[in-house]
Amino acid sequence: MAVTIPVALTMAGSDSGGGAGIQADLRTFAFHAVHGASALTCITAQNTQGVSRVEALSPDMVVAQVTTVVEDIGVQAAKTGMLLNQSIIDAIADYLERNPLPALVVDPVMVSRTGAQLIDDNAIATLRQRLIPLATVLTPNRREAEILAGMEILTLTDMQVAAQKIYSLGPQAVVVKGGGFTNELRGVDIWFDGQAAVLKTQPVETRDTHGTGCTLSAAIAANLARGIPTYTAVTAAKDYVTAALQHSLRIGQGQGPVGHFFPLLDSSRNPDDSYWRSD
Ligand SMILES: Nc1ncnc2c1ncn2[C@@H]1O[C@H](COP(=O)(O)OP(=O)(O)OP(=O)(O)O)[C@@H](O)[C@H]1O
Ligand SMILES: Cc1ncc(COP(=O)(O)O)c(N)n1
Repeated sequence: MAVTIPVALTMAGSDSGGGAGIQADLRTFAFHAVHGASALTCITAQNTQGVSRVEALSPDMVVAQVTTVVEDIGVQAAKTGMLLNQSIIDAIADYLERNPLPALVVDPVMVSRTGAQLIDDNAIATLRQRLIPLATVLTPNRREAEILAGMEILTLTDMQVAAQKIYSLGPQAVVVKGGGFTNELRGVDIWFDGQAAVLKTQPVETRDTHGTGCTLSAAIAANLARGIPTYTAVTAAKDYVTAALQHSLRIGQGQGPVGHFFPLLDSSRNPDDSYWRSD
């Protein structure tokens, strides 16, 4: 029997190593029982150690993917990830201004955890001016928040001040993420939508954190597509990232990805059990 489920769209880049980008987003949507559609912005040659090459798709092709999905399937929520250059951001902003979507999570991907710059310098201004004001939720990491707020972030108070400054750029809510800290702020995020809240989890001791940011924003989009109110969509998404981090995958020589499908990793499950049998 066919079922009707919510649909979420990711506009993001491909990570050939499978840990971040579109690959992380689609696995996250699937975990949340949300159908995932995708508009690819660029292809990265990437592994757990870094990005060796990037090629962009044309802005027209990016928008063609979005238009084709929205016209037929429809989407309840979307997210943006790695957008790479100014002309792709302009094209997406043009589309979204003419065709607003019910909910939009903007992950302002600029710098990866491994330190690679993932976006052209002149694209940052366009992201700030055109896309960020359209966001239901904006999810900068520590370095991205420093760029957007124009300040150094060293303390919890700095995170709160930065969140407030970034909120003034026009998103409905901001989550400044603390995964980039190596001290007690690791895993502490700040929510700001006019009111501030500290979102805390137990820090997970692992070097395998590739794709945490993509996973958080995709999980927020999936929860919004399911009709969950924004603050709860964020806190539930954070719980999912924490569980996925607790089951992160030790693959590759660098930072392995989080374990998106962690219930399937449970050692009590095997091909003979109910997950795999239809009887
Ligand atoms: N070691 C950790 N323990 C607990 N939570 C973590 C840890 N690392 C990251 N997080 C959480 O994961 C989410 C993503 O944050 P992070 O700062 O890692 O984003 P990011 O830098 O954009 O990620 P990415 O590595 O994909 O670029 C946040 O909720 C953050 O608090
Ligand atoms: C295609 C793509 N999109 C996003 C990221 C950021 O994720 P991370 O900071 O975990 O490398 C990435 N590395 N690659």
